[in-house]
Amino acid sequence: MDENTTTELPRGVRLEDVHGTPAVLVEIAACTAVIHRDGAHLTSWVPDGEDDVLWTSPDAVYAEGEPIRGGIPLIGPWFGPGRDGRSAPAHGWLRRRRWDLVSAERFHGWADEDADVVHSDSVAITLGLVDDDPAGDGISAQVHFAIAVDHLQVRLDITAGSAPLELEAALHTYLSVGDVRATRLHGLAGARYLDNLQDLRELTQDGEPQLTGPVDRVYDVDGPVTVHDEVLERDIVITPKCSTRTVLWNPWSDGAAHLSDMPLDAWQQFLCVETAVAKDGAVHLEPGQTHHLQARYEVSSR
Ligand SMILES: O=P(O)(O)OC[C@H]1O[C@H](O)[C@H](O)[C@@H](O)[C@@H]1O
Repeated sequence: MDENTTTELPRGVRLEDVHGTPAVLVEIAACTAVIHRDGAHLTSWVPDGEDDVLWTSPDAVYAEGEPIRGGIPLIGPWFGPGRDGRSAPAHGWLRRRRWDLVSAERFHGWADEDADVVHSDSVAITLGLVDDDPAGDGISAQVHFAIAVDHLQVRLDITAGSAPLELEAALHTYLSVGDVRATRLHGLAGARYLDNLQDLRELTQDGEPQLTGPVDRVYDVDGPVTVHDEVLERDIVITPKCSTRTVLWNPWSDGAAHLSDMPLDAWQQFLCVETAVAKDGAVHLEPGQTHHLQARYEVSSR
C-alpha cells in the first residue's frame, strides 16, 4: 500500500504531504499522530488532553534521504559509527529511506465492565522496507505503530538478509519536556554505562543521572525508565522489550550549536531516551532471522 493505493484507509487515517513529503496522518478523538514515510518517522503523538509527547525541531529538514531531527528516528542496522567505528552514514540507512505503508487498521474502544477496564480507540499502522539494503545483503525491516490515548507502542522488526548480521538498532526517541534541566529520571541508577563523551569509558551510574550538562551514554539497562517532567507536570514511562541498552542523549548548548537543524535553545525542550541494541549490546542474527525491538510509551499528567 503506498500513496497511489486504492485500498480504503480506515476513518481517521489519511495520506497527505506534510512539509512537502508524504506522511500518514492519524486523527481520531483519542489522539493525533504524524508518520512521515521518509524514515517511517513518527514526528508527533498528541493524546487527547496532552501536549505532544514527542519533540520535533522547528528547523527539521524534510526531504527524501535526509533524517528528520526529532520524533522517533529509526536507527539501524548500525548505531552511530557502528561496531567497527567507521560505518557510514551515521546511525545506518533505515532513517534515510522512504518506507511503504503496508497496512492501517482502526480499533474501536470498548468497556470491559467485568474487569472494570476501558480500552480506548486506537490505530495500528505498519510500514515496510524491502530491497533497499545498499550493501546488497537484503536486510529488510518493518515498523508497527499502535497509537492510542494512553499508550504508543513502536516495534521495529529487522530481518537479516543473505548474510549473518551483528545488528545495532534504536528507537531514538526525542521526548518533549518543559525544561530538560527540570527533568528527573528513574530506572538508570546503579547501571553500568559507556560514556560517549569520554571515548566510551565504562562507568557505573551513582544514583539517578542528574541533567546538568551534555549527556551521551549507553546504559546497560533493558527495563522501564521514567521521565518526571516538573514543568509540564507529567511523567512518561518507557517500557522496552527485546532491547539490551538504553541510550540517554542531550547535546546541551555547546553540542546544539553544531546542529544546523535545531534552534540554539531547543536542547532545553527534549530528552532522548533511546531503546536500543547497540555497542556491546548488539544482537547476532543468522540469515533470515528477525529481531523485534519494541518500546511502549505511557504518559500521565500529575
Ligand atoms: O545527529 P544524529 O546523527 O541524529 O545523532 C544524534 C545522537 O544520537 C545518539 O544519541 C548518539 O549517542 C549521539 O552520539 C548522537 O550525537
